[in-house]
Amino acid sequence: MTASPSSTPRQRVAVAGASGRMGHMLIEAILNSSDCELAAALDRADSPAIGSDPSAFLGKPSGLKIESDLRAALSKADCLIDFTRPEGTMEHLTVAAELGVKVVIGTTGFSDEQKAQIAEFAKKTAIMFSPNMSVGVNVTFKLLELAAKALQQGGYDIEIIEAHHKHKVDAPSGTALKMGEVIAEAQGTQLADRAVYERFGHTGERKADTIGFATVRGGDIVGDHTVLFAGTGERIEISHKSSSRAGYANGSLRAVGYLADKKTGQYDMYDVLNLR
Ligand SMILES: NC(=O)C1=CN([C@@H]2O[C@H](COP(=O)(O)OP(=O)(O)OC[C@H]3O[C@@H](n4cnc5c(N)ncnc54)[C@H](OP(=O)(O)O)[C@@H]3O)[C@@H](O)[C@H]2O)C=CC1
Ligand SMILES: O=C(O)C1=N[C@H](C(=O)O)C[C@H](O)C1
Repeated sequence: MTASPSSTPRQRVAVAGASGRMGHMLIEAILNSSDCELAAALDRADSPAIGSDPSAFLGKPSGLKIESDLRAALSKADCLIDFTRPEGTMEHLTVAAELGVKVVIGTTGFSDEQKAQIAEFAKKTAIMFSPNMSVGVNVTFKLLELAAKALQQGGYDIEIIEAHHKHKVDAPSGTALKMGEVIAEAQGTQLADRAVYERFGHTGERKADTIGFATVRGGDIVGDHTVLFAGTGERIEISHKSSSRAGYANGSLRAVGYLADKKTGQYDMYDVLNLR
């Protein structure tokens, strides 16, 4: 029996931050995918990578060159995957929205104002925005919803502990913050009213109903997240640990496929994985 052709046309994908840690993972995943093709690879104008082949690091040249001309790169693409920094993503979104190019945003560390601007851009083009593209982490969000509801009345203290590599520039991680939001929302509250991001010196006793965050940075830790529900005489820990960035890249490509027939709107991985 011959395989039926996919109903979604092959997506032409541009990658921003092409020589970054995620840029490399994404380029490898795209080159191994039959659902999309690498249309363009972007880096900053002053990057030493400009002009080099984006897949040279794999020993498999793609024939493309890493470029810095955003408009030229996006005009060759259906979708941009962006794992850079908030200021870069906002700049990329301006042009993508104007050209109607869809955007998968993996970058973390946005301000509330930037998040509001992303929602505005989603009125002009389709945007996937998630601090963690891995299937496992998104299933973990769902488990946290359940635990937060079931444990709401039991006096359980909630602490979120995350660990990442020494190069990470934002803290707490976007995933840890999202975990806090998921828990607070499941309990009918707002994270902003409950979050404790720092403790030092004579802090006094822990305040009931707060959600504490602890950040670890070191070596090459890919990404660990644990949520602790500490009760009296027992504690529950819900953990996810990434040992490779491949899960983030594979999730991003599923997101590209999900956006393929969308013109506008803001989505997250719950939409892709049918978890809402
Ligand atoms: N949603 C998810 O599933 C995941 C999200 N992330 C997030 O993705 C982002 C990138 O992570 P990672 O790949 O480890 O980071 P890297 O620092 O390895 O790569 C970032 C890339 O973006 C480029 N860049 C930096 N600033 C700008 C800018 N202003 N404009 C354009 N390009 C820029 C860098 O170029 P240069 O080297 O020249 O500065 C580099 O190529 C982070 O925010 C991280 O938290 C990471 C993993 C998973
Ligand atoms: O910077 C990283 O590496 C990661 N960043 C994301 C985050 O801030 O949550 C996702 C993942 O944990 C890896």
